[in-house]
Amino acid sequence: MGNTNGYLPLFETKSSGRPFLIKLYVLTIFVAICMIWVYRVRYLPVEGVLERWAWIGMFFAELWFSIYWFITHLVRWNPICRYTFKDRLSQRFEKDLPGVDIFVCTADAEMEPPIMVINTVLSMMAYDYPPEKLSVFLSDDGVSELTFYAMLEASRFSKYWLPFCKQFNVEPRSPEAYFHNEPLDDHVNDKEWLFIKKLYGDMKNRIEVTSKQGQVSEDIRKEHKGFSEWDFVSSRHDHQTIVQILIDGRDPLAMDSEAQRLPTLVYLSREKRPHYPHNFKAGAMNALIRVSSRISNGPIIMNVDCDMYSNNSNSIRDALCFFMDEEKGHELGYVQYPQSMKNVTKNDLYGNSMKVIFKMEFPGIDANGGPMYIGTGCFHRRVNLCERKHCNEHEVDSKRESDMKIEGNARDVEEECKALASCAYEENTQWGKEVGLMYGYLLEDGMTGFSIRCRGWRSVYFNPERKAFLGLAPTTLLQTLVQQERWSKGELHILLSRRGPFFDGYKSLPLRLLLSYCIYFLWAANCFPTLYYVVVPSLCMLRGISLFPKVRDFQFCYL
Ligand SMILES: O=c1ccn([C@@H]2O[C@H](COP(=O)(O)OP(=O)(O)O[C@H]3O[C@H](CO)[C@@H](O)[C@H](O)[C@H]3O)[C@@H](O)[C@H]2O)c(=O)[nH]1
Ligand SMILES: [Mn+2]
Repeated sequence: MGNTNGYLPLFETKSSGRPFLIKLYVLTIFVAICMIWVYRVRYLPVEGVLERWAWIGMFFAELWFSIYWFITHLVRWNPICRYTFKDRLSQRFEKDLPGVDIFVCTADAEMEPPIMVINTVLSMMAYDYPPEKLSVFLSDDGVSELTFYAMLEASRFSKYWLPFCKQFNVEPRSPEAYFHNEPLDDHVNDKEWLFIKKLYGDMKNRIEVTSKQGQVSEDIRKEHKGFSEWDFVSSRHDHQTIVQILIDGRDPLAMDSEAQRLPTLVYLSREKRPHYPHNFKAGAMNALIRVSSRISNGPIIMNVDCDMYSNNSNSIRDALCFFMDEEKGHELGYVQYPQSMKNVTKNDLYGNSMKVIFKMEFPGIDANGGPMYIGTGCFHRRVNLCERKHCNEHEVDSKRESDMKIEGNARDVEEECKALASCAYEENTQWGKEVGLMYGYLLEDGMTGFSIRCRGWRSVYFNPERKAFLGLAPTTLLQTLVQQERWSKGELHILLSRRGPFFDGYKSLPLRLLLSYCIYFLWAANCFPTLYYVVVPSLCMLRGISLFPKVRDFQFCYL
């Protein structure tokens, strides 16, 4: 699909349009909706105050549902699909690939077991990407020495796991998921496979035993001086910054078992003090942005929740096909992947797989202008998080955005990073307002993404055939309700906030895109007409008031 200059794009976009019959079906529903409106207006009861008001209420509820239905179909009408050309990326830019910094967030060693966290970390370290350009940072808001110990184990295991993945083209690159999927019978004679499986099994066992004990034994503590930091930790809400560079990618001695370089691996637990707000995940992300700028300063940042491992080792290269495309890449702020879940049951009782959102709505929103940032599985340009301004005169060019040369030995760098992740660092600065992820919102990611879009950056949704990430959905009704409540309140908060669509948004974003986002912004508000529709007709029925048409009432259609 080259243009007249013979230029071959790094990605292409195709309409995955809806079949004609479905469009026809949608149109028939539209006609039915119009008929309901006509019915409500025509048959407005003339007698009985109660009857009249109940009827008017029904009219408004139906009006609301119709508008919501309209917006939903505005989004679903013409979805698009993206395809990348990674071979072209390699041909043109293999030597100029940008540094990529990956952030993994964890907050609680009990709810998010260290073995799960390091599986995510290992899957990120094993991306098909030059290791000297890859850095993985774990932010631990739970300041758990168990998680630190697991990271230490992971840093050692990675020396065997990474070459193994590359040699045998392993997928997925989370060892737990890989060994779970691979039947032992297929590998009984494969010495190397059995060796790595045993290595992983032993490590898992050590980590789980230590986690069960609830603390790290004295023998293990002697293995790394980093454990001494925990002597000064009063509680998870009151402690100094802990930064440990577990693998220094610049160090020529940091090699895997095949004498190849390793990616940088860093453990961070930012400072927390009771009288400073910690701003949850947004605070953790901002500390990561600053610390990583001192350690590796990759122009591309990717972040995931700790329960979401990489299921596709090509995701970085896929994302770069968008960022580095010469024609369209410069205006792109972030590439969002879907949040696919690994643990949904067959019947998916609570609708946690979010199939409709990621299969139907996001491809449609992408067609209407680009998806929102959903907080995980997203690649950002560092500049859009640090300055968040996009101006055409200074177009960003990833391949020339040279990585800052990081000087100093690892211990000195760690000391400097401590100040960057301290509570006081953000005082009297624009962090959380104009810079980094925004504070004060239940959905810090949604608000930050919206604000990035308002500043002129574009976004892309990419859903490759092999899922890029697999995460864990809530498993109980209560957990699901808590999550849904937070999301719906958070979306409403964005809608009404001073940085939301009514104030900043309508000036900077096209109406079609704003309406598309409204599917989620109005999610919570849907509860009022729904409650009305559920409660009032039933109460009216008890009083013999009928609010729905009888079959013969549809005669009006023929009049
Ligand atoms: O103080 C905190 C609280 C949470 N987290 C991490 O943030 C992530 C998401 O938190 P979680 O409690 O798991 O929320 P979910 O509802 O599962 O998260 C979804 O919704 C969030 C927005 O509310 C997004 O940020 C997430 O990416 C998205 O997966 C997890 O990795 C946590 O470890 C922190 O690092 N620090
Ligand atoms: Mn979660």
